[in-house]
Amino acid sequence: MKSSDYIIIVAGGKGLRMGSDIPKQFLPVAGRPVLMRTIERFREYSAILNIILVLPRAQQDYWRQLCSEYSFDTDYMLADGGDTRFNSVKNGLALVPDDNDGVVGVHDGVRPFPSIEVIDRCYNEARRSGAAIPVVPVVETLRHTTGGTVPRGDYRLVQTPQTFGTTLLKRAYRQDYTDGFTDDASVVENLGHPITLVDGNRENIKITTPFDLAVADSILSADKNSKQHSAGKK
Ligand SMILES: Nc1ccn([C@@H]2O[C@H](COP(=O)(O)OP(=O)(O)OP(=O)(O)O)[C@@H](O)[C@H]2O)c(=O)n1
Ligand SMILES: C[C@](O)(CO)[C@H](O)COP(=O)(O)O
Repeated sequence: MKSSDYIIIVAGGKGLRMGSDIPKQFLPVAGRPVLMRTIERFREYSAILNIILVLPRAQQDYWRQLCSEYSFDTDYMLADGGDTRFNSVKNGLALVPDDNDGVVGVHDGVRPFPSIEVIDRCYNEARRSGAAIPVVPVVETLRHTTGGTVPRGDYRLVQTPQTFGTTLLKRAYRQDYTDGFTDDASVVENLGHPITLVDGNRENIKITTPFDLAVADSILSADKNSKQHSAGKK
């Protein structure tokens, strides 16, 4: 049995909440398309990680054009997007060999800033317990729409990459789709397998609206300023 790790980067969505003519995964963050930044973060994590990119077939020529324009030469495999996130993940998962024994992660193409430490934590925990997801605490009061607040300490905001043993994830994605499957952990948990929560990082935002794009730009310029500041101190 082969033991290789994979990351499935899903970018098959419509980006309706962004409301842009260009699909949001291709919009620039500090001058470079979001999706390239996301893929590069995983390559920075590991030179041997198998990267599977899931993109709608209709966008693949445009993506290739962008890759040549930005001299993007990271290696990856390509799968076609599906009509739901669930189906996009399923299409990516089909490229992972059935007899693989390693960990498979699933990550949103529009989350360019998972920290290297968080990625590493997710893969290590999945190797131990079979299923790990990064989460961050809720920092505001949570109110139920019908009235009353709920104890926010009981809740976490869920991020990606979500990581699993290959056999478990493949078995989970053989289930029929239901509306409750909003992430990969919900699909796996439906089999009865427990999910381990690990600390995520706050900058690991999902770029969903134009506001998030502005936040992403600020995250990168803050990062650049702090690097310049540290270099100046040496
Ligand atoms: N059929 C789909 C739907 C979503 N995704 C991916 O799942 C991630 C999270 O989805 P979301 O942010 O909701 O993206 P969209 O579905 O594109 O956005 P919207 O709901 O605003 O249309 C994104 O990287 C998106 O590309 C996917 O691969 N295939
Ligand atoms: C997978 C996810 O990013 C975890 O927070 C989220 O559930 C995706 O939700 P969306 O409605 O498809 O953006």
